[in-house]
Amino acid sequence: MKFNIDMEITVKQMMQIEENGHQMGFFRKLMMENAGAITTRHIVERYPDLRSVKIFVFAGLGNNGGDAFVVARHIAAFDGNPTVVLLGNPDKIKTEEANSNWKILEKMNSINLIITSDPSKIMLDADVIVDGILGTGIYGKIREPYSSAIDLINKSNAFKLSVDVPSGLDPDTGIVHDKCVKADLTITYHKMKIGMPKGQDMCGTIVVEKIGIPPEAEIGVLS
Ligand SMILES: NC(=O)C1=CN([C@@H]2O[C@H](COP(=O)(O)OP(=O)(O)OC[C@H]3O[C@@H](n4cnc5c(N)ncnc54)[C@H](O)[C@@H]3O)[C@@H](O)[C@H]2O)[C@@H](O)CC1
Ligand SMILES: [K+]
Repeated sequence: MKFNIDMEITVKQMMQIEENGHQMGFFRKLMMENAGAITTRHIVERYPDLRSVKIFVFAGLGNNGGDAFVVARHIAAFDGNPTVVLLGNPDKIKTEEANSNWKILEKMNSINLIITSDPSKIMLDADVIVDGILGTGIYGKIREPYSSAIDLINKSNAFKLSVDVPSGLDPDTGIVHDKCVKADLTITYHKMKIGMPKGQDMCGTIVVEKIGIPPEAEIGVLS
């Protein structure tokens, strides 16, 4: 069987592949773990001593935020002390896998947690910002508090790493309908999303990372 390794895919195809992988027993939670782990490696490559780096991790209530929670935990495992900014009420975290990763953070003294619906008040003295606000689940105009968080992030001179997709970019078209995090580096998972190369000015450098999804999960979707 042949698999096309260079293919760019749509959000719909990615969701089908994710669902097929999950049904095979490679659960979403495992995908999330691998996504967060590999993303952290890119931070460690640039900043080998995380003890002296001020890292802010912005997280929305979906699975893009779930990936960001995993990044924060891995940063702590590399001796960093990240601040996680949860944009909304923890009771409103949308999925079991994201929620279980949030619950771990609540037990970690090495991580500072900020829960807010008004991020404009945050003193953002960051060296590195991890953008896990919105990923492939984006639709429509950016609503609060995500909108203010994107404005705040874009005012910062920190190195900005976007999780999967810069928050605000439509991964199918590469178009920014409203506003978007302007990233230096975007780590996207499994395969390039079809719109991202067109939105490269927002994505910065794009790196595609595999997160362990079996190629067989693509059967019926890409082959
Ligand atoms: N597809 C995959 O195989 C994997 C996906 N993962 C992550 O999951 C992400 C997708 O997660 P979700 O589907 O939960 O989606 P998101 O986390 O992108 O968005 C979640 C929620 O944001 C809200 N939202 C959407 N548009 C908005 C807007 N314009 N303003 C304000 N709020 C808005 C909606 O309520 C939506 O449910 C990916 O980008 C990736 O980071 C990873 O966990 C690894 C595996
Ligand atoms: K993002």
